[in-house]
Amino acid sequence: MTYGEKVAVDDLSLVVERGTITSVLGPNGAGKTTTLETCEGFRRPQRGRVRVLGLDPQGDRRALLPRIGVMLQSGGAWSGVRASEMLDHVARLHAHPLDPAMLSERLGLAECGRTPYRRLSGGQQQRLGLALALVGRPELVFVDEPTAGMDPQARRSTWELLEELRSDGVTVVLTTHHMDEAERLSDWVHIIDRGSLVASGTPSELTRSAARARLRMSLPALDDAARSELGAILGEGMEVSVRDGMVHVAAPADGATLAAVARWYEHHEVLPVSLTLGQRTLEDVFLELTGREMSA
Ligand SMILES: Nc1ncnc2c1ncn2[C@@H]1O[C@H](COP(=O)(O)OP(=O)(O)OP(=O)(O)O)[C@@H](O)[C@H]1O
Repeated sequence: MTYGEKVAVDDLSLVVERGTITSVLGPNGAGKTTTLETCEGFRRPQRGRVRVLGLDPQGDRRALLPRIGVMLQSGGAWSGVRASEMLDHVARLHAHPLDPAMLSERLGLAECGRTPYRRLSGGQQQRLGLALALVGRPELVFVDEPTAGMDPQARRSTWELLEELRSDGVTVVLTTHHMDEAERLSDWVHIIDRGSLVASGTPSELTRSAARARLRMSLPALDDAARSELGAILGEGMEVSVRDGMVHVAAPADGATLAAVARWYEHHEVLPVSLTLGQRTLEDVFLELTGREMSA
């Protein structure tokens, strides 16, 4: 897929199993939205082949549309329409819709049903977007950053809803910038970067695939000499960042590394504020593969 000269998605091959929650992850500009929009039939690929529920999203659009739900990253409703009117309207477009009142209740939209779309908070607009995607009882739902802007409680109830959909046999394809969300929800994860697939697997396969565990520590300060000695111990995989007035260090490590780090503490008379050694998170895997942190 290209936009003029810009190649957005190139040589990307991925399959989503029915009845799963599958996450498509990637840094900003990786090509996630372009990929989803191509599957949804909004964009025509210049090359390659896309099949969704066995159908061509462009050629078989009329047959496909009633069977899929799409939650857009933003928008999807007229600015002056009330939330409940919009949901009722979309429900009427479908042959066997869910009960809009039940869905509103479930997604915490009941109390803002009479509020015009433009006055809804970001989180309420997200929840309405999700309701609009689900009201037609889709077999497959595409959700682009479903919980962006939601408070923790709304996030949790959205996760529960997506898990229930999966239990009912619905296939969910989502993009997210929240690694905890991907790790908690996904049966399968595809990581893409610069328009190509860089890794695929279950969250536990991806996080366990490295032979070494991950060491993380936070220190009040790190002078140049101590830092270069630490770099020699931890090697090229060492990542250093400064947040909230603390120096955070992370690196692949094993028992020998841990022992060397303990000697380094002793030698430099530093005591870490925290030190952990554990399995990598999906965030670590993501960083290693793309060289970039997930940013919202
Ligand atoms: N309409 C467009 N015209 C030109 N370039 C575009 C257009 N839409 C996307 N792009 C470019 O294509 C690339 C992929 O964009 P895309 O939106 O698919 O990425 P993404 O992974 O969804 O990013 P994000 O996480 O920021 O939403 C980016 O470099 C982007 O700048």
